[in-house]
Amino acid sequence: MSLPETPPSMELFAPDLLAGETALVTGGGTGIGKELALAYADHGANVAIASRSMDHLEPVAEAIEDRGVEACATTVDVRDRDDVEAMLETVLAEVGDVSILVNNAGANFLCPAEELSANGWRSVVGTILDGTANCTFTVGEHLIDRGGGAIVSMGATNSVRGAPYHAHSGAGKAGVHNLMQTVAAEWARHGVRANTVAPGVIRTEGVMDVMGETVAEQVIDEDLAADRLGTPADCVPVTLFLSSPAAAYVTGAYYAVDGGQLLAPTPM
Ligand SMILES: CCCCCCCCC/C=C/C(=O)SCCNC(=O)CCNC(=O)[C@H](O)C(C)(C)COP(=O)(O)OP(=O)(O)OC[C@H]1O[C@@H](n2cnc3c(N)ncnc32)[C@H](O)[C@@H]1OP(=O)(O)O
Ligand SMILES: NC(=O)C1=CN([C@@H]2O[C@H](COP(=O)(O)OP(=O)(O)OC[C@H]3O[C@@H](n4cnc5c(N)ncnc54)[C@H](OP(=O)(O)O)[C@@H]3O)[C@@H](O)[C@H]2O)C=CC1
Repeated sequence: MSLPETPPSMELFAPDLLAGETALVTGGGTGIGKELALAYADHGANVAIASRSMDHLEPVAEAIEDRGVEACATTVDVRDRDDVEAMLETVLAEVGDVSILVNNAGANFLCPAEELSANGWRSVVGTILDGTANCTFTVGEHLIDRGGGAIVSMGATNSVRGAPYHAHSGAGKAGVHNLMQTVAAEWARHGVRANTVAPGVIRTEGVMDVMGETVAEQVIDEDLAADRLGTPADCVPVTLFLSSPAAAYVTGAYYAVDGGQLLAPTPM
């Protein structure tokens, strides 16, 4: 038997949990980021989404507005600090005061460590770690100026116990967790909290392109107590919680959403 599905967040949290907040979700047009962006809107927050391609951002922005809140979709390459600063200017001009940052933009491919080119390493570590740092420092300064806010970064379980065939992703995600702990320590005095959510293996188009169905089946059989892959919906409740006043005393924490992937395999 598999672990059950996560219920829709509207069955778990008050509809006005985040009323009056504005969330900025990088990579908010696809996969986990899209699910999070729609959930923030469901719970009353205005939502800005940003990534390189407007093609998938626009329909999500329309779906956000359909929920009765304000939306902003803007392009950004998180690897470029100037671009990130321009993104924040656009978001502040279009939907106002950002109070929640979700560092969700990510990249990965499977490749043996000894075959990884310098540019391959840079493109993934640049997106995951430089991108998270660029957004955290840029938006963080705004959060400090406004007197508080919440940052949630998507880590990954691959940062905890080594990452065969994704050395770049594992190292980058380990850096993300450490960065969240550092800014959590520095910025608590400004009312800013920073936490990491570490998905295990979540069925999104992005990860299935990386992994394929055959490897997915192997992962379920050998690696997952839950006996199923995760879904983007599984990542929603803990992220909403960390963004909300319910987590007022939670900072620098690391929450795996992994169906038990990090547990030792059962011997029988
Ligand atoms: C086991 C259990 C699993 C389990 C798996 C579980 C995973 C959990 C952890 C995390 C999961 C995720 O993040 S899932 C999210 C996945 N989503 C995405 O990746 C979406 C975004 N992806 C991208 O934008 C692209 O795929 C990516 C390559 C990363 C960046 O694109 P860019 O346009 O910036 O870069 P490109 O010019 O295409 O490529 C840059 C360099 O990378 C190299 N490169 C690109 N793909 C390559 C590949 N498959 N193998 C080798 N090298 C590759 C190119 O050759 C270039 O190097 P040179 O030739 O030397 O110039
Ligand atoms: N799915 C999984 O199993 C796991 C996912 N994660 C993490 O969760 C997050 C979401 O993953 P998932 O939904 O599967 O991934 P997706 O591939 O669906 O999404 C990645 C998103 O990041 C955006 N993005 C990629 N590169 C950049 C860039 N340079 N600048 C701005 N935006 C960028 C993409 O948009 P665009 O192409 O428009 O730029 C896309 O919307 C990522 O951080 C990922 O590492 C962690 C562990 C497991």
